[in-house]
Amino acid sequence: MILFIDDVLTPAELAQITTKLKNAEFVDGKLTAGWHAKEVKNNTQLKRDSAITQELRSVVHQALQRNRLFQTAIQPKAIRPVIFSCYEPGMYYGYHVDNALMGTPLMRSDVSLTLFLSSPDTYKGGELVVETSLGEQTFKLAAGSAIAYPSSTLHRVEPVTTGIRLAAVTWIQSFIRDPNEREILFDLNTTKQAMFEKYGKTLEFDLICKTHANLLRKWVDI
Ligand SMILES: O=C(O)CCC(=O)C(=O)O
Ligand SMILES: [Fe+2]
Repeated sequence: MILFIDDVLTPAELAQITTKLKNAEFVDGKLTAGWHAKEVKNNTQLKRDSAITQELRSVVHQALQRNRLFQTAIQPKAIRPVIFSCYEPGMYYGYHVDNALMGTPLMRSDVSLTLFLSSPDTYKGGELVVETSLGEQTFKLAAGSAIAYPSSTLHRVEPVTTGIRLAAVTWIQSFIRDPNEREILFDLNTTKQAMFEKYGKTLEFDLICKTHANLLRKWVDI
């Protein structure tokens, strides 16, 4: 499932991040790419452990933590520290698959997430292109909104031709490893909430709760 999460950041958080990024020190993006992704990665990113990086990271992490759609659809077990990336004209990230295992302690990447930080009308190019069973899908979201897509896909970032594309990217290990099972649980959870709001705590609601809880018990990866 490819999921759009609108308004992950408040306008104030977005302004805080983009203002700080203006004067921050960026380094070659190849530093954090797998050996084959390095071949096609041409961007810069915020220095990994600087004070600004820590500060801005915590803004994004808190925003993800409080986001109900992110929590219910993705069921995060672990989230990699966010990377802030910058694409200036001529920069791009060619087709690659993200590393399956990342960080110390190792975590599995189930879901990749891009949080767009630049308004789409301020740069040309820079679309995120994801290869899906329906063909290539192209995304360029509003600043402050995010897309979550399976880490198992081939994807790329189109060359930026004018302006600057700022983004925050991260990877999530889900409590539900299988994307189909994750989607079933998400749908059941959504139905459960909607039924409760519409009809209250009926017998049907209880049965949906039971099914949801029991499938979660069956599929959870802890
Ligand atoms: O910036 C993006 O939208 C995706 C970047 C990416 O694919 C990566 O960092 O692995
Ligand atoms: Fe990637």
